[in-house]
Amino acid sequence: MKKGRGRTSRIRRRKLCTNFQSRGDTGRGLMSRTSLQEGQVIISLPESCLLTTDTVIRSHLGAYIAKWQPLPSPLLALCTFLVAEKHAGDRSPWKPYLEVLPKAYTCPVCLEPEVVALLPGPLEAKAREQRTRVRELFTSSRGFFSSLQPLLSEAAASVFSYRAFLWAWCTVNTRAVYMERGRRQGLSAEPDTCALAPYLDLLNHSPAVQVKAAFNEETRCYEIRTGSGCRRHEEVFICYGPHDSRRLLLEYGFVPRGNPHACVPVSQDVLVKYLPSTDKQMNRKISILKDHDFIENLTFGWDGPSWRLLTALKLLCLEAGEFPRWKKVLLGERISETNEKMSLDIAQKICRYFTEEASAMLQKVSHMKDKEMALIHQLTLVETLWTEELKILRASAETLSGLQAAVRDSPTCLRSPPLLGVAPSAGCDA
Ligand SMILES: C[S@@+](CC[C@H](N)C(=O)[O-])C[C@H]1O[C@@H](n2cnc3c(N)ncnc32)[C@H](O)[C@@H]1O
Repeated sequence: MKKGRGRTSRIRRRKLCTNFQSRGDTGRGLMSRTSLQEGQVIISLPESCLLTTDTVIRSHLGAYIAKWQPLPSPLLALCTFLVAEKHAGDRSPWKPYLEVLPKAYTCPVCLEPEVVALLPGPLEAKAREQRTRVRELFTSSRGFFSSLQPLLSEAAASVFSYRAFLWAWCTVNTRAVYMERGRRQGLSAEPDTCALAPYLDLLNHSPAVQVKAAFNEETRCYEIRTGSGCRRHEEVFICYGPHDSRRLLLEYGFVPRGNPHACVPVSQDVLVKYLPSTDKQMNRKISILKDHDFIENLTFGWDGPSWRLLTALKLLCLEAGEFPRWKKVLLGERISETNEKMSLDIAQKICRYFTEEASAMLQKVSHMKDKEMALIHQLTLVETLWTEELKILRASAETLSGLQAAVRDSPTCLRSPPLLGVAPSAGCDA
């Protein structure tokens, strides 16, 4: 029997495939055939291979774009080009590239509404906003699509269906490289920063690697250099940015496991819910936090509650007599043992609330997975997100218990947290 053809390997392949799809991945990436040294160019793609708005303007679409009012945005031009070229089939010089692009995407904009409803609240809201934005762009572009009828062999409305447009939008949003360019004639003034880079866009993301990616004006190639090196026959990764997992799901449609930048954000509503409702200075405290940019990016991470979250809580927990010293709290000074204890207790309560929420959502997802087989991949993606968040919350609860014990056991020898301006060691609110 040939290697890789047997039942065991079929099962292994299926498992691998399910595993990838559950995280939102296609299972494809690039492997290095040689070992790569730090600083070495991984890929150098000539300008002629890039698909930019210049490609669109130079194409048969150019004349139609030039005529259309209001001017199409760079994003709309790229999406329109992708749909039109896909429709052109064999006649398109981009056919080999279009054929290897994913047929479907797992960004929240493509998820079924009942799956979106299972996302953490703030992410669900962003997913809905994203969907509305894409829908509006599609609806407001219908006239422009109709103007392209002379180029099409079928009715414009069926070529430029919402489904086709959504596919193109996700292609650009999950695969384009960042390439800042000046305004192009015939296009609106919105930033023109996306370029599709065939082959190069097969590189997957790892938060652990460092790369330099930019268009080299001398060689006129888009180049990616590795900052970390890579061993022979290993997958080559690039870093899409130090993004937390909610952002990776929203923008790229996948949830990595063990993402060091993953975190669970705490909103103002949740903060306030756990504070004494009798505090007369609460509104003033919230305004101080807002004025000093301390109301956003408060998170639980793998290392515990972020320094910003604890600082915000310490300020919110100041007793009436301590309140005039609020500036010292923002500078990282310790005000009192009671204040330390109360803020840690509230952080622990919030952490417990999130933990219960994550566990309940995981149960809900699991029940839905039993009932809705057709949604299994989408549901598994959401399940991965909640599972990762649950792990973070459990790690945070443990750190918090340690801090609470330290306050209890040796109240006076607590180390002060770092001064304001010193970056915390982890979490996405650095
Ligand atoms: C630029 S493409 C990378 C190549 C892609 N895997 C493919 O098959 O074409 C970006 C997409 O790859 C997937 N991806 C990238 N890095 C990933 C990772 N670490 N884990 C899971 N999926 C990943 C996501 O679906 C993302 O939207």
